[in-house]
Order: sequence, then structure tokens, then C-alpha cells
Amino acid sequence: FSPLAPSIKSSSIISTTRISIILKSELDHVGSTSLGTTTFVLPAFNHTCSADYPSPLHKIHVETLMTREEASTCCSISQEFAQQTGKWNAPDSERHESYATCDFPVEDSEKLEGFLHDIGFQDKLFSKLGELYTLKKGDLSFLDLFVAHYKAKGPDGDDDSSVMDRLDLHRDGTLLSFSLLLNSENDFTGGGTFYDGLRDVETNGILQKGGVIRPNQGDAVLHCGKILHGADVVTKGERTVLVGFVEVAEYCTRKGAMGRAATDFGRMDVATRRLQRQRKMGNKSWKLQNGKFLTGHSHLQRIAPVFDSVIRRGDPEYQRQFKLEAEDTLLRSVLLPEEERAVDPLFQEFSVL
Ligand SMILES: O=C(O)CCC(=O)C(=O)O
Ligand SMILES: [Fe+2]
Repeated sequence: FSPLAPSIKSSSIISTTRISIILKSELDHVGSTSLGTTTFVLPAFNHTCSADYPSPLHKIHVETLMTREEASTCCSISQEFAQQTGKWNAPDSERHESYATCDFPVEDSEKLEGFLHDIGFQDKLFSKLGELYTLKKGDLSFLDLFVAHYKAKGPDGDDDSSVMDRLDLHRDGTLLSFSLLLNSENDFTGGGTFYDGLRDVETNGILQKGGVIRPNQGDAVLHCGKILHGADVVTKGERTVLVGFVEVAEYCTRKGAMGRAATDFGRMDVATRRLQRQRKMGNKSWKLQNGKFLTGHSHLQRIAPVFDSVIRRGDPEYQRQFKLEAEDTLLRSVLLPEEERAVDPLFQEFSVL
């Protein structure tokens, strides 16, 4: 399959029976349903990358992991706990450095932790993630598991900073993540998890305008945490989700893939700052003068010209495309094919004992 092949979009959810006979390229971007799992595939953005597309990580799955009753129980326990501790009253920047959310870690509530244990949640989740992303249950561990709470801001639109109504575009710290809706989808309007890479993909059932996926109560969106995503604004009511950051054992991943992507994402941030500086000078030539910081050979004093390339690379649409390409490369390369994974060194160590 060539990533250059034209992609065919479909406006209808394709049935399981059709999947086996349609071309793989037809599956691009399409929401397909198979045995209770709905899958959306991120489009290929990097057309020069020779690595296979789509990799398992290009796929975002929606999967029922709790019954409505189980999700409701988790929601009531969480509500009760948050009321007692005030955990949902202000975004907590201590736990999530760059993206403060109104949340509490599951381990803080014995009752919630106990309930999740009783319904075998971790086992169910890790088995599913393993099956969908070519991993074993034992390769997965929680970096964080927490309940987040979103609430619409007041009708007068005042900036009530103690309320979280959305989460801006970001990447998680882990390779895998999920977000499971605990309350009823009828309790709020807006909300849902959105993906930059799905922005221009045709809407399809629970995939709505702007690349937003709005699952039902008890359903979880499972995705690679490195895909640029956020939580859409809740415009009415409240939305409560169980969110988990799931670490993948290092021996399953390709060394350097993550570092390369981080460098590429970082290059675009530098480009933004360069453009801001050029604009500040009124797009006129500016004097490069670093003598304040460096002396000797490193001391530069000259006129820096205005670069068209600075303007081009600073353009938000150019940057978005560049980042999507880097993300695509990362998704294709970071997971090692199963046959190339060496035995987990830790496992080896223990098996000798
Ligand atoms: O609310 C959601 O669905 C997404 C949450 C999320 O991305 C996060 O907490 O990192
Ligand atoms: Fe996230």
C-alpha cells in the first residue's frame, strides 16, 4: 500500500463484512465498526515517509469499557469525593505542569480504586489496548489515572478560572492514553476529545465537526497520547471523564523516534519566536547584537536581513502541516514490529532468578 494512494472518504459507517473486501486505502480516515469497537484512522500527512501506513498508532478507537451503570457508579463516587475534598474547584497545575485540569488521582479515593478493582477495569483496559496496539498486557502500566471534571462557564461568559470548560491542544507524556465518559452524554453539550489530524475528515456518527469524538457513557476513546489532541469546550452542563496515561515498556519502542519528533515539534516553536521578533522590528532588517552574552569569536554584530523563510515558517498553517508530518513519522516509527522487540531485559533478569 502506498501512502500516496488517493484516499476515499465515506460518510457512512462501514459494516464489519465490508471491511474484508474493501481496499486498505479505503479505510483511511473512515470510522469503521467491528465487534463493538469504532475506529478512526488519522490521514497520512508525510508522503515522503517510506515506513508502513497506517501503523496501529494511527488508529483511534472507541470502545465500551464499562456498562452505563458502572460508569454512573464511578461518577457518583467521584462527585462525592470531589465535594469532600474540593478537588474540582480549581485547576490543579501541580499535577499537570503545562495543562492544569480540575481532577483528582484515582488512588486518592479508596472507594473509587476499590470499585475499579472489583469490575476488573485495569485488566479489561490493558487487554484491549494490547490487542489494538500489538502489545502484551504486561508491557503496559499506568503513569497516571485520574477523574477530570469539565463544566460550562457562566452564561455571561465571565472568566471564572475555578471552572475548567475545555483543554487546549496538547500531547500527553505517554505513548498511550484514554478518556472514558463517566456521566451521561445527555448531561452536557459540546465536550468530547478532539484531534488536530481529524479536523478535515468527513464527519461520521460519533466523529463530529472539527475532529471531535463524542462517545456515549461508559465508552472510552483509546489513542496514542502523542497525537495532538484536546477536550472540546463544554457549553452547557458538566462532563466527567476517567483519564489514563499508559506507559509502554521501552523494549517495544524504537530508540530515538520520540527524540526526533520532539526536536521537530520544538523547531516550529523556535520558528514562531523568530517570526515574532521579525514582526516586532516591523518586518525591517534588525541588528544582531549578542555581545551582551558572548565575547570573542562568538560575538556577532551585523545587520540581519528580513527572511521570507521566517515568514513562511512562522505561518500557523505551515506549522500545523509540519507538525502533522512529524507526528505521522513518529506514529509510523515509534513502535517496533513485534519480531524486532528484544526480550524485556527486566523480564530476563527475573526469569534467571
Ligand atoms: O477530556 C478529554 O477527553 C481529554 C483529556 C486529556 O486529553 C488529558 O487530560 O490529557
Ligand atoms: Fe491528553
